Amino acid sequence: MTDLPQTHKPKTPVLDRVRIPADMKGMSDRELRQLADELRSETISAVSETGGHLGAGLGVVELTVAIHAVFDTPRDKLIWDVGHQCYPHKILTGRRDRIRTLRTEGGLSGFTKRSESPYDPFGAAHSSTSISAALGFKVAADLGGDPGDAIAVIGDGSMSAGMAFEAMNNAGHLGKRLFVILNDNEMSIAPPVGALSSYLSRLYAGAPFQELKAAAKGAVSLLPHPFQEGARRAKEMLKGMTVGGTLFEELGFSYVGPVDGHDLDQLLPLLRTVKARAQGPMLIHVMTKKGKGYAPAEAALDKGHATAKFDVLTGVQQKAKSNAPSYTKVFAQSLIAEAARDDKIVAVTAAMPDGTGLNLFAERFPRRCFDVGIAEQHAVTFSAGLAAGGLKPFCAIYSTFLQRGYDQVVHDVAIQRLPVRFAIDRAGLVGADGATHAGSFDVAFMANLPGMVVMAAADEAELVHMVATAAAYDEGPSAFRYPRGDGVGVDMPERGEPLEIGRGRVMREGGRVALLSFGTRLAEVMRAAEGLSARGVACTVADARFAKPLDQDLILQLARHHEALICIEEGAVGGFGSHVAQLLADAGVFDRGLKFRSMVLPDTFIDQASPEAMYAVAGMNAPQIEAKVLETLGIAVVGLRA
Ligand SMILES: Cc1ncc(C[n+]2csc(CCOP(=O)(O)OP(=O)(O)O)c2C)c(N)n1
Ligand SMILES: CC(=O)[C@@H](O)[C@H](O)COP(=O)(O)O
Ligand SMILES: [Mg+2]
Repeated sequence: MTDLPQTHKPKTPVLDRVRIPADMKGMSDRELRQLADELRSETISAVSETGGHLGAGLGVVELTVAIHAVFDTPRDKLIWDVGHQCYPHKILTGRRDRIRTLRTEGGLSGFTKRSESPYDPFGAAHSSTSISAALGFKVAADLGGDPGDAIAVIGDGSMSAGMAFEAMNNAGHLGKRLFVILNDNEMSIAPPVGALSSYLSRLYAGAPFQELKAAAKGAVSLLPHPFQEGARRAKEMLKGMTVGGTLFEELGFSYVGPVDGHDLDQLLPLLRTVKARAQGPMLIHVMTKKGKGYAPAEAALDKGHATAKFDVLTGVQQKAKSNAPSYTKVFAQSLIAEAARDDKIVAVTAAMPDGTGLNLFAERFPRRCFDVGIAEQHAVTFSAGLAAGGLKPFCAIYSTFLQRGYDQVVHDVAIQRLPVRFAIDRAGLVGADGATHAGSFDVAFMANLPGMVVMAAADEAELVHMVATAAAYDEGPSAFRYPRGDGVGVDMPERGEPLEIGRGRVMREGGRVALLSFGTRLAEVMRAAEGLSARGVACTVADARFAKPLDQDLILQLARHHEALICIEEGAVGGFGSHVAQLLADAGVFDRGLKFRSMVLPDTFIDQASPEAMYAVAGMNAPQIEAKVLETLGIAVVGLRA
């Protein structure tokens, strides 16, 4: 443990007795209530040191205690959807001693991860996968695989995604015993949107758990035998819950709820009862508060969804100061500027208005901005429809989440040559969220599509021009990518100027080696070029700007007039460098002896660390680029460290 001021170190006598959930088994309900309080304090204390996802975890403290107290994890498979709420779970499942390493290099992941613990039976970080995975476990158990119950805990935001309904559809049909706990905090990262969200609110409003009334048939079959201390209470509660006629019941689930997810006097007997009696799939509707129990989180607009390190007493976060604007903000402001001139421009986000900067766009153009909820596939096809209908949609999605909408990109956008503009944020390595959130693959999966224009901004000024380029380009689909975090501090243009499609630019000229950068590694490439020229190796540096269409003239010129050509990009193999290699091979340039290397992300999933450290692992910082050039030329590499 680190040296926190005494005030930040909660006293945790009951929690201190729990190393793994088995240690909770003999505890009374009163002790479990105290355990929950201590777990909440410990979570706040840990996240104040590490930063990370706070609000969702605070909202499920009681639920975490109740599930582990009642079920037999890890034999029973507890699957947290997204996994951003799993810190209290990690504390109770043998990882308390490392909880203050969350999201740091070599530390605990910020999400559930199979390699980390048997209590994480299924890894996550992208939403809405839990019901499918839980159903898979259950079917495997029934067919002689790993035994145990399967419990999916899924938030109201994640429940709106197609995958969740695909899983419910299948689970309702199979009829297997399966627990889906709907953790309804009436929040996504932003306030939730859509008809499902309204439906859940109506369910809640229709049967407030404070007024337990109206016995219902479906619940009666679940009622317990005389069942120790909680049985009477469970019976009362189940009698009063809304059952019959809910959407979930129509899909083949028994429905119980809504129940107060912060009241262990309700949760414990309810879970004990359903564990003893449930037969088929069951949806347990639990109402919680995001950020529960920590005033600064409860008061935050995102209910404390994610935080930097903070002072526990004041809630004040330690945010790094920067002189440059974030890429996200530059994108949003540029799009607003374009949209002010062109009323056909509209914007689409899949539940990430703040993360993509489209909250700013929505403030300015509320009728032209669409938050479709966690529904990337729909976001893409909806954008395709908008384009087919004559609008100019900018579909802003993080690189990693666009993966979920790939068939829609191919089938609905690219094949129909519809001018959807993909604004691909969080391109490249993102840091603390780790491998699940790395934007590694978009260049490879976008640039292989016929007719797709693919750009990468080298700095924030370039991003302004790429937004203008996408706005002006109406012949087919286009995409531009940019990273998480702040720009490099270059002078900003007054307004964006559309770039010539498929034209790169030369940044400096030198005779022996050509460095061809695609994206924001350009700054490192320029530094490497400085270092190389100090060693007497003169370099040309070019910024490709486009992975598709390639600037063939520029690339062939570079290849013909240099001894070596090195490509660098923040993406996996199969992207920009592969396209350049194909061009050079087709043009017969290799036959004439060009030394060619393509620096891409390594063929591994890189765990969380700072982005700089991750790029060092990837071998893409300036000294490593220098080393690559020297090796390529056959010059001994001395005195270079990542
Ligand atoms: C496929 C996908 N899209 C977007 C996200 C980003 N994201 C992470 S958590 C979250 C909100 C989830 O809301 P909910 O399931 O209600 O959980 P809560 O945070 O409210 O507990 C979003 C949009 C994601 N992880 N995965
Ligand atoms: C859990 C999740 O998917 C998001 O909360 C994500 O961590 C946000 O990432 P940014 O901080 O880059 O917006
Ligand atoms: Mg929610």
